[in-house]
Amino acid sequence: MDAWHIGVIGGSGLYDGLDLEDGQEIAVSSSFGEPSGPVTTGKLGGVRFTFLSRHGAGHRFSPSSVNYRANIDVLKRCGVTDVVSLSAIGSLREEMAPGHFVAVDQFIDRTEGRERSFFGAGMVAHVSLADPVCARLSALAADAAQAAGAEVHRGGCYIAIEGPQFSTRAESRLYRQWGADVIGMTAMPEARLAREAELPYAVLGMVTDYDAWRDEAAGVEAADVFATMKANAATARAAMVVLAGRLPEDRAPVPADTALDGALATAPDAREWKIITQLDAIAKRVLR
Ligand SMILES: CSC[C@H]1O[C@H](OP(=O)(O)O)[C@H](O)[C@@H]1O
Ligand SMILES: Nc1ncnc2[nH]cnc12
Repeated sequence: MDAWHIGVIGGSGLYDGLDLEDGQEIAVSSSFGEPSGPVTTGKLGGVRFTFLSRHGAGHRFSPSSVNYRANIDVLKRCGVTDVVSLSAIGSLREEMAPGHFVAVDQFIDRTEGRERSFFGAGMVAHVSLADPVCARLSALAADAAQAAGAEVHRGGCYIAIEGPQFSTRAESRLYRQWGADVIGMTAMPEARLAREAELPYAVLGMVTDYDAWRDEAAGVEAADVFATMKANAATARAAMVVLAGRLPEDRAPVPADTALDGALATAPDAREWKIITQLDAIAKRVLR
């Protein structure tokens, strides 16, 4: 029987983590550099959860300076089976109001210059990203958030901007025309990397503000974002408790578990040892 092990990446305002039974803080090393900090691992209702604060203790890492590769690598090394991101998002749709939750299912990536792959010269891989979110995990997270009292929107396209500044009014209107529903600065390249690591990934976004597209309104202010996030954090934590209680006993496989099947392009005798060693956790299943 396959057991669940949920990795939770906590975003802005979720630095304290989850209320884990027997929680232990562990510093895990990554072959991809320094992660945002130590993980905390423990149990919720008998299910193992491992929490990592995306921006680190005291919110030290900006969206551009988070080492997304090390963070995902560390979760993989911990034996996590599925990753839930709890993130602050701005809304590009009237109906997605501050305080609401959105179970994101698509992305547009406008980030620049971030490390977006574990693979590269010496070990090339091309995974599919058509469906970047695990439908099962996303539905479970959405159900859990609803049961915890949140108003939940199922499905939504998240545009990831580089930041750290919020968008201009013109950009915000453009993103709406592109079909984006919510906006943030961190889910990319995180979702890409989770897929390469064969970790089913879901984003439970918490709407903290309306982005700058509304003519009559003031622009986005970080203080408002933090205040709304603080109010939402308790619901997000409660949602994880509900999620733990609702996971099916046996974890049946999903497509993301085997994302690297057929994805490795580099011939075995052309692969570089240095990279293979670096990928000892991420690609262990296909490189052994
Ligand atoms: C503080 S508002 C901007 C900041 O909040 C979100 O971060 P996270 O996804 O980690 O909650 C957003 O993406 C920005 O990085
Ligand atoms: N309006 C916004 N733009 C980008 N990232 C955000 N995170 C929270 N609100 C945001």
